[in-house]
Amino acid sequence: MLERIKDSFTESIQTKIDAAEALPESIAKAAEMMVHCLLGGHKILACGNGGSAGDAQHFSAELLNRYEIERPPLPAIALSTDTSTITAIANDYSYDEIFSKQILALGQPGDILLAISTSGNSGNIIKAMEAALSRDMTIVALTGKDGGAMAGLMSVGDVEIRVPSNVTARIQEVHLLVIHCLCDNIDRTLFPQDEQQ
Ligand SMILES: O=C(CO)[C@@H](O)[C@H](O)[C@H](O)[C@H](O)COP(=O)(O)O
Ligand SMILES: [Zn+2]
Repeated sequence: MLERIKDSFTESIQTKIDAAEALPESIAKAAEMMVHCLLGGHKILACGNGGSAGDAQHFSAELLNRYEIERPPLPAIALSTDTSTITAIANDYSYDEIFSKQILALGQPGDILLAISTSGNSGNIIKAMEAALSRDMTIVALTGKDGGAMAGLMSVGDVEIRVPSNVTARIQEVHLLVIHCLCDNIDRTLFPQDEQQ
């Protein structure tokens, strides 16, 4: 078991090294989109399943509260948190609609959907992207593997950040790092005077 644990660390580190080569441009582009969105008075909606639901909530918490520097709260909503809404939609309609119906209610043109899926194939995330597009929102997709069906839904103006790995856990570990890079970029761009803190 000790070897297995060491292997997990080595694999995670290697995936991050590979991602450091592959992802900086798309992360910077996504951060620029988010800054533009927030400066325009718009908001970011985030969704994912399982560990990625946790990632969506982690992202919204960093924006609503703070990341590293003192700054005003920023508008973000994780769509995985309201169990009454989620269970009602899943019970009355389908699990695939738990995020899309919230997006149809809350999404406005200029908002961003942060869609998180390691496979790129989760049905409720695909429907969430379709709902966002119908509301003239833009999409930042965190994916892995071959990007799945999500990759086929990206249009000009959207950004896919695809982790170069086929292992769900390793992809999730990089997604969290990407989220922290996005928060860091947003803070440093919107509040440059606080950079030295
Ligand atoms: O955290 C993990 C695995 O590490 C799981 O909870 C995982 O997130 C769930 O199986 C998800 O349903 C996987 O969905 P996706 O990443 O393929 O969209
Ligand atoms: Zn997990």
